[in-house]
Amino acid sequence: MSTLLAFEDALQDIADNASIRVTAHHVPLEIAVGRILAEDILAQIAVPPHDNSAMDGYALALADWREGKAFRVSQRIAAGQSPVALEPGTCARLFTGANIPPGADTVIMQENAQIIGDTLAFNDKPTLGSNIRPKGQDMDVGQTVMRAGDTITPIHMGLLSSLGITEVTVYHTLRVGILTTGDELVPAGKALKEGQIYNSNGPMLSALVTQAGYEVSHCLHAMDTPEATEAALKTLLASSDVILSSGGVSVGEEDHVKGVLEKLGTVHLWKIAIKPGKPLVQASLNGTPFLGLPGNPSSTLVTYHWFARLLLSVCAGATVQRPRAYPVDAGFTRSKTIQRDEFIRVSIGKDGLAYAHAQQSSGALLAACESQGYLHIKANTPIEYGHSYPFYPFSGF
Ligand SMILES: Nc1nc2c(c(=O)[nH]1)N[C@H]1C(S)=C(S)[C@@H](COP(=O)(O)OP(=O)(O)OC[C@H]3O[C@@H](n4cnc5c(N)ncnc54)[C@H](O)[C@@H]3O)O[C@H]1N2
Ligand code: MOO
Repeated sequence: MSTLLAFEDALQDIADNASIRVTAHHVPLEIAVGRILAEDILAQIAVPPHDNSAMDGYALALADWREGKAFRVSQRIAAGQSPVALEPGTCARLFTGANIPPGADTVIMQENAQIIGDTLAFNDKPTLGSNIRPKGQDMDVGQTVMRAGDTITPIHMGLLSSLGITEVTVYHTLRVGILTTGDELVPAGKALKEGQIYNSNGPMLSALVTQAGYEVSHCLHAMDTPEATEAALKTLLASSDVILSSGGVSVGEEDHVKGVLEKLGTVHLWKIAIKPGKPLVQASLNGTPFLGLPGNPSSTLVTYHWFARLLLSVCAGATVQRPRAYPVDAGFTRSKTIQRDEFIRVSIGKDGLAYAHAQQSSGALLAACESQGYLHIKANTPIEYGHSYPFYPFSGF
């Protein structure tokens, strides 16, 4: 057990052993959603560019207002029109989004105006600046609104468009090669022979990588021989910026991944003090980062979430964001402790407490589907009913 790397050290080491593997290019904004920015974005214009009205109503100079005073409407300003200076002592009819005319400093919504013949009175004393959205309220000229490493979301598409931006510099999409290993595995669609099981990690890893915004270069499968493993890795090396694998990283003589990595490159770390997911391996193959995830499907999932996601972020040029933890009280007790950090698949009950799924085997995947996230129990820590532990919802990964 003493040879296992502590969880937090593993996170740090995996990030430290990785670097950006992609170059940048310019793309039209309309195809940039989901891409990772390679430049800071500074606002070149103020948004909004002028003081404008937040309401349909009337603009006036507050100094002109007196109770019962009748105001003549001296101009009409729709959104998009350019107003002239406000004639002193009058008001301007204007609409939401219309620019405030020079000389006006206050807008009164039309519901608060009394029409008296062809003039208007505003009986409640207005407040200076009311209903005016000042120039630069949203963004000021020179303000940094996004940073290199940020992922462009649909909200950013709106933000960047509001600045008039039509092109951005982003990183090329990271190409991730996926290798599954194991003589017993067959793809869904084929009949199972005795001793065989279906390959679930290949489709799961492909989907995780795709959902994270990366491209799966190839998803290959290798039988449990060093030759097949080496041949598959060489194919992936030719087409991938990063390689992930599942299975074959433990200690049995059918586990060939680590041996092949030692032959083709440099192994940085192997075996982490976590459950599930212990025999994780990180390597470099001629500079290409490689992460070997354990084959048990829930071990694959946990190690993808914590370590592959981190590695892929660094390699893709994205700012690394640790998943957010929420303190949640346990709805169960477990006095037995283990010498590894544990990621227990839990759901949050109506009482707000975390309940462990009855099936915590690293081979079981339905338990993860029926759970909402992980309760992180540090090594050598008992679980006590009502005590708080960090909860990481799956949606945060
Ligand atoms: N003597 C020891 N045996 C094992 C140890 C150990 O420390 N000493 N560690 C155990 C732990 S913990 C794990 S996790 C597994 C990891 O083993 P591998 O990464 O070498 O994975 P495999 O042996 O290839 O497979 C494990 C398990 O997962 C199934 N599997 C593999 N790939 C897939 C796939 N693509 N889709 C679905 N299921 C898959 C495979 O059939 C095995 O049942 O090692 C323990 N052993
Ligand atoms: O670490 Mo293994 O993933 O416990 O089954």
